[in-house]
Amino acid sequence: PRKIILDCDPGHDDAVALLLAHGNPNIELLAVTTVVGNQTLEKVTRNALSVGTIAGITGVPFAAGCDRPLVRTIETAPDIHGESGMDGPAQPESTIELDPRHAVDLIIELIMAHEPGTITLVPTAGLTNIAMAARKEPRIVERVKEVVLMGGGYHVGNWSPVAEFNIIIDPEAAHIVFNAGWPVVMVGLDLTHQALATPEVCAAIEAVGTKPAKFVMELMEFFTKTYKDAQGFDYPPVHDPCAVAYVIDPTVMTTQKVPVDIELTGTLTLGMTVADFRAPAPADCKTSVAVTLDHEKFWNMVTDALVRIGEVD
Ligand SMILES: Nc1ccc([C@@H]2N[C@H](CO)[C@@H](O)[C@H]2O)cc1
Ligand SMILES: [Ca+2]
Repeated sequence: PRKIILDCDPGHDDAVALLLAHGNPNIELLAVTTVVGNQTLEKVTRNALSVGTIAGITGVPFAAGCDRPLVRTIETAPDIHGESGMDGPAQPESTIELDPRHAVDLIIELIMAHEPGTITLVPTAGLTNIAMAARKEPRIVERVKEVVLMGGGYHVGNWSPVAEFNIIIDPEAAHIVFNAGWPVVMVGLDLTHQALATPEVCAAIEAVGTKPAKFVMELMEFFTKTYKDAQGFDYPPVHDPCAVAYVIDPTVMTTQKVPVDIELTGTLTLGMTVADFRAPAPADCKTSVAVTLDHEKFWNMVTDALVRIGEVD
């Protein structure tokens, strides 16, 4: 199985990413770390522990990380995720104790303790924790197998006309991560806007018939409403599990090697993930972007993970 660290800000779609990572046998979830993003660090951490409890996750450390971006002020997304960051379903009290270590230290510790090239970082939030880890312990860069992140967009933005939320809330952190030298697979909005929770998808999830599946249903009901009101989507794109799906089976999407860098000074373009398609990518290009999703295969992975999780009591 692929060993991953999921760095997230639950978040309705982060919750689905966590359930997919936990339920799929190809993934060994080494740790779940949280970072400020969709909501404050305190709220997204509480949400992560709730999802872990609902999923019946045991023996996996959950650690909280940075509570603000490296340079800029906090910007959350209550219009989409609500005041709690995971509005919709009732939230159980968590039975998982938060690990006392800072997420940045846990990320470094795990990478330095495992064989080089065996751990994949899967950030589905702002990149503050990942950037801090690379700065505190630069040796993790050559030891990480790859960074498969949900973020950015080569032709699509959501928080601005050309920038995606996870990147623009901490563009300096994103610049560090995209330029560190490790392989980066950018699963951006171009891809994740294909991962729509349509009524057929929701029916397949409901058909699983378990409490965790009901939880996902309730998340999707709320997500559908806010995505309609806030962004005019008929069905909500479930962004974050796309990054996990790529680690599970890279054939679930097509990717293209292309240089990508982050705009840090643009008036209209701050936080843009600028992809240079003008010429064939240089041989040493470390970045690639996700292009086309096999949504049948993707959604089957999600329902399969829920079936494998089964009932949790
Ligand atoms: N409008 C909006 C804002 C933030 C997000 C979160 N950021 C990423 C998509 O931009 C995902 O990780 C998701 O959790 C989704 C929609
Ligand atoms: Ca997220």
